[in-house]
Amino acid sequence: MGKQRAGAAENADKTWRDQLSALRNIPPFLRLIWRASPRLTVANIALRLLEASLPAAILYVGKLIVDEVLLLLDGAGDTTVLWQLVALEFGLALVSDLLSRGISLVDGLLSDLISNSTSVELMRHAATLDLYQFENPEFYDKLERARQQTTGRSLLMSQILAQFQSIVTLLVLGGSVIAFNPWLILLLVFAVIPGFIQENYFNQQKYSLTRSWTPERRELDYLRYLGASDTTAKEVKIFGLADFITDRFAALSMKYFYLNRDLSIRRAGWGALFSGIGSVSYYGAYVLILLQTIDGLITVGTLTFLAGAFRRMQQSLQTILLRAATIGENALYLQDLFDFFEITPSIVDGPNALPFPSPVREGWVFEGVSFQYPGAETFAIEDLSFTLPAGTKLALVGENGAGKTTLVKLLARLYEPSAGRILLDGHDLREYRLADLRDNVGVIFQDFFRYQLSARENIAVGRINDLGVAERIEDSARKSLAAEVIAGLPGGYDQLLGRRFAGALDLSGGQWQKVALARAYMRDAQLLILDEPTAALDARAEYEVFQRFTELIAGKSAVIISHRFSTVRMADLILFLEYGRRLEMGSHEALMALDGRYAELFKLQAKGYQ
Ligand SMILES: Nc1ncnc2c1ncn2[C@@H]1O[C@H](COP(=O)(O)OP(=O)(O)OP(=O)(O)O)[C@@H](O)[C@H]1O
Repeated sequence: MGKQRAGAAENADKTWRDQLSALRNIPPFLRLIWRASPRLTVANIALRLLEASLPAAILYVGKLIVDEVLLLLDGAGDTTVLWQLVALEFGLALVSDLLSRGISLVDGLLSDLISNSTSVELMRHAATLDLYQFENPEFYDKLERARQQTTGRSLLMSQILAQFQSIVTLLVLGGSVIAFNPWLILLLVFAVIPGFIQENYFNQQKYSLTRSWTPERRELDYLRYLGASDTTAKEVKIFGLADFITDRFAALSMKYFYLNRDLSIRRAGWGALFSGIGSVSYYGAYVLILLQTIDGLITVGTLTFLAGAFRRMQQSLQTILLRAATIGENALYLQDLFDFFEITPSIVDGPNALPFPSPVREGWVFEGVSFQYPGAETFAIEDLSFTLPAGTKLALVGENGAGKTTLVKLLARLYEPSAGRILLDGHDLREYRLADLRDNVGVIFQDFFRYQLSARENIAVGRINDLGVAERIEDSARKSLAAEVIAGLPGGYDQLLGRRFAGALDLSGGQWQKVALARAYMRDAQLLILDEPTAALDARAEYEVFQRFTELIAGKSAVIISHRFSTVRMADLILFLEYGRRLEMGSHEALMALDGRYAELFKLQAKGYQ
């Protein structure tokens, strides 16, 4: 954690230049808005253009009204004209209100669409990335920041469009004020710029703080999840962890609160000073206009128009500049989203990738394969060589951490060897089409996922395209013995499983395993791998399941991982791993005759059952 904080702090030192350069994210973001809905984007701009010209028009009609009233007082005015002007101003005010409502409506719809489409793009991209990337904490920080952007960016969209509207308003008002008194524009700039610089500085600080706290925020989320979730509630109660978790959460969240509080106080103090400067310049402008009116250079109507226009321009300019700072800041966050989209997987198809052999003729050959997890100091698999002939059932045995699961992940090309190679029918695994390979290698992991979906869907995930093929799902369930479990469910195959949603029913560990095993039968894979998905079954049930498995997939290749030697002995070949290396390999009979580690452990377990 300490190391991460230091790295984050370096990162946090973002400069003005970073913020300016982050503005280059605005055009791709605008394209994203346009792609979400061209029609709503056009409607939004059109409504905002109309709304932008209204303040100047309303102020000008106000000026005409005041001048007409003064003429009437002098006995020269026309009441009909006066009432027509009042009606016009009323009409304009009504239109302005309608336009504002229209804009919020279109903004809301557009931002929902953007948030949806960004989430979809994010999920699609995440699915293309490598497994090892998901296991890297820095990657998770990036993913977390990018994920926040999917919902947080709707604000940026409104800001950019509102900015466009405010600039048009400012130009229209500025044009009319310049016609009367160009000095007012100078005063305006003086009133607003210092405040803008100050705001920008603090936005920068806030961004740095938020960014440097990403790892801690993840920790906070994790603690919140630990403290209140269905999956952790059991252990939290049994071990009495509630205070430990909440205290840790409270300490960390308060640390952030204090840092943020200090920043907010400094920001408020400086903000007050600069808004004072703004007021001084407004009253300076007011005095200037009053003097001109007293000198008879402008009418009283023009006085009200200029004072109103000045006030309005000051507000608009202030909003524009502050918003520019927020847009710059948000564009920095946007960088996180686009950064995430730039992460590319390294396990990809090479040029002219080969189709997966159908059927596999020779089998798999490991040639001096080593694998080291990123950041790990030792090899999980080291200089491993062996052959898995096509159609063979291979059992992997070894103590916890011996490298069995890692070997399976290498076979499924979820990882690539750090050294050596894996051949399939004489070609490196890397030469085959990745999608083909994934289709032909089915793995059920020990930590298989319990989808909070229906029983049918939980089986169909083995081949999701066949979700609609009931016979195939039911046949797989029969083979894995899940059919008996499902027959006992009130909703049958449509019964929602798990604990998360209303109406769902949870299964026992062993029942879940039978459901997960059915996924293996759904797959028409040429190599099926079962990585201890039966550990929750009793020894007899596991034996039956594996016996059925080996019979039912006759002719296909399989890799089975189990700690139970009664199961392991059913395999044609047994590979005994120790510290990622091959210790012994051969058939059960051959290994027993060898009288080595396998024979020793086999006898030990057999004794336990006597
Ligand atoms: N994602 C990972 N990142 C870093 N190291 C890992 C990762 N997964 C496993 N390891 C390490 O690699 C080694 C081999 O782990 P592996 O999961 O392959 O063992 P295994 O034989 O399947 O163990 P078990 O019988 O407990 O399932 C272990 O030392 C483990 O700590």
